[in-house]
Amino acid sequence: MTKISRAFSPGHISGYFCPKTCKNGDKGSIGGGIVITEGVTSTVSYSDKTSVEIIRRGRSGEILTKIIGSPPIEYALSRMNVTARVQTECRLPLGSGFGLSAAALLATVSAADDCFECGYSREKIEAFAYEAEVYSSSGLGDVPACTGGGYICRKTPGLDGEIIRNYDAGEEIAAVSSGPIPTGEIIKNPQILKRAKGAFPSGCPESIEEFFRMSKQFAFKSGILTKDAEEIIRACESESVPASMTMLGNGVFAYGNSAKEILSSFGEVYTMKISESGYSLLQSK
Ligand SMILES: Nc1ncnc2c1ncn2[C@@H]1O[C@H](COP(=O)(O)OP(=O)(O)OP(=O)(O)O)[C@@H](O)[C@H]1O
Ligand SMILES: CC(C)(CO)[C@@H](O)C(=O)[O-]
Repeated sequence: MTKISRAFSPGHISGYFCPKTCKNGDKGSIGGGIVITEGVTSTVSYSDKTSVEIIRRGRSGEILTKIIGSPPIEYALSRMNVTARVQTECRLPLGSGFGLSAAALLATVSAADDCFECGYSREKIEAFAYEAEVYSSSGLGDVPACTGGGYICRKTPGLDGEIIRNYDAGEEIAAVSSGPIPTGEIIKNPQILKRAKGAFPSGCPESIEEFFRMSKQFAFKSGILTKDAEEIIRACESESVPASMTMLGNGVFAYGNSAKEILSSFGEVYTMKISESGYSLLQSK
């Protein structure tokens, strides 16, 4: 009988970032963000030819989007030297700053390792996901972020970088998206990256409120802030709700149980919590 393996990874909302080269020469980044309970579930089974189906579901489980193909996933499977049928499922919009490419990679590589009984360590699974993410220019720091939970301060880049994880924030995270921003175009643009480096905050936040202040300041100073996001952030400010722009997506994320109501004036609101853990294998069927 064909083995079917499933794994889940949380997503990651980056609040501020700065590209940095890792000790081993790989591309990476430092920054601050929030690992979120919304993410990607990946189902993997053997196939003689690799195929990937990306499904985004609505609140009632209905299919909102179906996309065939995923270069980062296909790259990772080829590096694992396996061919598989992959289906990934998520609720949040793709390309909108929720770190879903990283989540999809960690979930898929973890499930493929189980499905094909490769016997890889977590470090090796993460290395495949990280290589695919950076090779595909779909992110820099999201894979290291999603190896654990919390709101985080990534002090040094890469999978062996120093990450401080805080879990002292139990209220809701609400987010609204006005559309995607192509991550690759931003992280390959020298002018934007130069401004991001100049806007990068020093130190690590002592509280979730300080994290949002640092992220909002970065969004304004880096020039990445969009008009849509600025309008929504101002509305949150007027109600003293911590908020900032999702990096990299044309959207806003905000903290606290009253945030959802304020964001609801600007579009569909996605609610989630800060994840207490990183990616994990689910019960195989
Ligand atoms: N849920 C998913 N399942 C499989 N592949 C995905 C998924 N989300 C993204 N990808 C792949 O990663 C590529 C880059 O995605 P992108 O980085 O734009 O999304 P994201 O990670 O949600 O956004 P961000 O990097 O701004 O947080 C997509 O073109 C797609 O090929
Ligand atoms: C570059 C980035 C903002 C894209 O989501 C993220 O990968 C990060 O924080 O490095």
